[in-house]
Amino acid sequence: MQELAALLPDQNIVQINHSFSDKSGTVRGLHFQHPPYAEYKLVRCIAGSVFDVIVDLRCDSPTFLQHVSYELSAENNAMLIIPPGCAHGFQTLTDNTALLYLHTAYYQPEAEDGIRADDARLKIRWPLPISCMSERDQNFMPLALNYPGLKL
Ligand SMILES: Cc1cn([C@H]2C[C@H](O)[C@@H](COP(=O)(O)OP(=O)(O)O[C@H]3O[C@@H](C)C(=O)[C@@H](O)[C@H]3O)O2)c(=O)[nH]c1=O
Repeated sequence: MQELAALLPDQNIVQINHSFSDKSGTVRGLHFQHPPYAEYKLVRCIAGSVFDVIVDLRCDSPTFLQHVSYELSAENNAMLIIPPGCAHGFQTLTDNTALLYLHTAYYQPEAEDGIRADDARLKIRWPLPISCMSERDQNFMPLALNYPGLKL
């Protein structure tokens, strides 16, 4: 627990979420909360496996609009820490996949937002054809050319 505290200075876990997807190829995201509700998220896959993506939306970051991806699985026990100001999404690589999230801010529907997982500017190479995406995720707008990013 002290190791975790060192990685999350002055933060408390206030919410735990559980997500389940029955179909392989499902994409969820890319989600984030606007300041002042920007949060750390700790993500772990507890059943099946996912291709997990973090996109940097921090306007003053040298990696603005770049992304990283990792495979998380129930076998590799990896856990990702997603920093405030970054969007998060994943694609399930197996049927019946479950993720566990620890959050440092409460869910705030009015602060919740997202960008399209297939936005051409992000150049994310999802490993599988997208088999399922929520209506909300399909309705996110592509990034504007002058997208300013998030100021934390
Ligand atoms: C995240 C969340 C959603 N909800 C509600 C809102 C909505 O009606 C329903 C489903 O929510 P969503 O459509 O956001 O579910 P989902 O698409 O699974 O959202 C998740 O996607 C991944 C990529 C993340 O990073 C998570 O933090 C979360 O945003 O649950 C809550 O009541 N509390 C919560 O904490």
